[in-house]
Amino acid sequence: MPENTPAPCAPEDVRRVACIGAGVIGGGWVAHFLARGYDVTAWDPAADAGDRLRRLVAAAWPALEQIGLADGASQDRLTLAPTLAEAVADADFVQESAPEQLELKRSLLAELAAATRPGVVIASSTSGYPMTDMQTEAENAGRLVVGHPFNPPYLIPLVEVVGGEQTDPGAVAWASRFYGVAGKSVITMDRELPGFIANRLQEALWREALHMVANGEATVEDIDASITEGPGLRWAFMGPCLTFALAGGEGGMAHMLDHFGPSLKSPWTRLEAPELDRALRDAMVDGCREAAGDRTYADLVAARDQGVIDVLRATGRLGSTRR
Ligand SMILES: NC(=O)C1=CN([C@@H]2O[C@H](COP(=O)(O)OP(=O)(O)OC[C@H]3O[C@@H](n4cnc5c(N)ncnc54)[C@H](O)[C@@H]3O)[C@@H](O)[C@H]2O)C=CC1
Ligand SMILES: C[N+](C)(C)CC(=O)CC(=O)[O-]
Repeated sequence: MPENTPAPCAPEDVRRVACIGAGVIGGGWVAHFLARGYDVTAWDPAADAGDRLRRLVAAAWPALEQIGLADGASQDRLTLAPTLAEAVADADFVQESAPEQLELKRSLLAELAAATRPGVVIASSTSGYPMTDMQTEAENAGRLVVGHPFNPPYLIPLVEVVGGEQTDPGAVAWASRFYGVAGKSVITMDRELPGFIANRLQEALWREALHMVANGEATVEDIDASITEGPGLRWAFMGPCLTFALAGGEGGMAHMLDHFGPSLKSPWTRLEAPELDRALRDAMVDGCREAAGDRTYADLVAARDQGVIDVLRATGRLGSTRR
């Protein structure tokens, strides 16, 4: 949104959302926006995208009914557009969720900025590219922001919002407000960080998990249990900083750092990224296959969705509906 071009509508007045790219995340966004009572237009170039998308939305719908649909919410309010231009023509907001390839994002965002009504904010779901690197080919790049979701976007509340060097701060503010209206928990960042905030944290954990599997120090199952039976239980409602402040007893974070700081410094600094070679890839794939056992992808999605709903309910955070 260039400084002098007002967005076509206020975040509260958005009626139609366009979702570009309808895979795991784009499809999850479609389910979220439909459940929140929006009209949604989706576009994806894959031949089987329509069937895949309708399957994904149908599989998500029982979970969405459980947490409460907005008035008028319906899977019938999804339209599959034959072209990108038709998908965005009437959109009040655009969420791009195409594959994580920088050149593809650059040209797609340029195409979207050209096809979308002036001032409409366009958000990318990228899980790591800075918007500065993605907006290089677009005219009207001021309305391009990152809106980074978490899988599945229809249940995990967080979205991280940040602009690039050419982004108008008004577009960042508009997107943050819109996501809030649409039922998301928003963290608005005032500068670009590789991996934003949550992925930067997840990447550190993931790096160590890959090291342990590569070195045969822990199995995939051990790693997953170490989180689900341990710190993961606390992290669902109290973040890593406050939980560690409690590790310092009544002395809080000050005692925790004075006590454990020196012994923690070595693990903070000793490890580098492991080589993701064929053997490590296969060990991760085989370990996950074993951990899944007889459960299909659909079984695991249903179990994950129910688990997230149970945690949200238990911690009093089941979202309220939009209208
Ligand atoms: N999978 C995840 O857990 C998360 C992914 N993301 C981000 O979301 C984006 C999408 O990732 P996924 O949904 O996982 O990928 P995916 O592979 O499941 O889906 C990508 C979809 O984009 C479509 N596509 C291919 N070329 C396209 C184009 N030129 N324009 C529009 N669509 C196109 C594909 O047909 C496919 O349906 C990426 O930027 C990724 O980093 C963000 C958060 C979590
Ligand atoms: C795997 N991933 C890096 C694409 C994951 C994310 O970006 C967020 C998430 O859902 O954890």
